[in-house]
Amino acid sequence: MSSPTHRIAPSLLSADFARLGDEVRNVIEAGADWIHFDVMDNHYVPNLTFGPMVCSALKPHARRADGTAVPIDVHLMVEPVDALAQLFADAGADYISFHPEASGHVHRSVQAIRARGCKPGLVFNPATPLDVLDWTIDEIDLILIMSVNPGFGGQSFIDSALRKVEAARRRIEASGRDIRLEVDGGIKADNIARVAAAGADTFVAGSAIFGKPDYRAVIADMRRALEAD
Ligand SMILES: O=C(CO)[C@@H](O)[C@H](O)COP(=O)(O)O
Ligand SMILES: [Fe+2]
Repeated sequence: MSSPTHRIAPSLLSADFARLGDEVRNVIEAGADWIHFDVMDNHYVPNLTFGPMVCSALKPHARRADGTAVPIDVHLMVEPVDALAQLFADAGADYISFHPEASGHVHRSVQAIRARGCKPGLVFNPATPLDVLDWTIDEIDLILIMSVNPGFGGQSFIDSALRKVEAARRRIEASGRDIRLEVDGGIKADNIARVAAAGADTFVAGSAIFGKPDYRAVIADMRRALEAD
């Protein structure tokens, strides 16, 4: 049964970069819950996207028709982490997640994000173990499991991510904390239910949504698949 806590977070990586403000508004009108903002530095990953100035320019567009704000979910694929995390906090990010191997001081980076008023998250690549959660789970609001190797949209879902989602869900239950469990990479209407069944509650989708002309239809298909779960 679909939970009202499910969130669909379209990734702007696959949006039309020439019309980003329109794309944010259109995908919110089509039913997006969050906006996923992939920051790539051509160092931690071999690709380059957008910085904090683009985030602050888009912030006023991240609103529903009734005026409520839609959370901006910043996924930092950058090394080092801290300076850019602070700039994104100032640019209006709501969630800021980073890859623990890209920070020399993971706990300090997490605390610095919270001190700026944002919700901190940790991101795990397909071959990165969850061990750092032993020492950080009480400090974070989001765990992001990568189901592709980071750097590009449009890749195929890596099935072993499902086992990692299950393991992350067990850790969240054991912590007793309210932590969102997000999955990113290769999610489509035809596999989203499996990801939810493994324990995820938040679903990033880039090419599946922005690659189709009718964003509303894709998001509706995803919600139907979650309801059938
Ligand atoms: O972080 C990343 C890629 O590094 C993602 O957020 C992708 O943008 C997801 O794109 P699709 O796999 O859904 O096309
Ligand atoms: Fe992402």
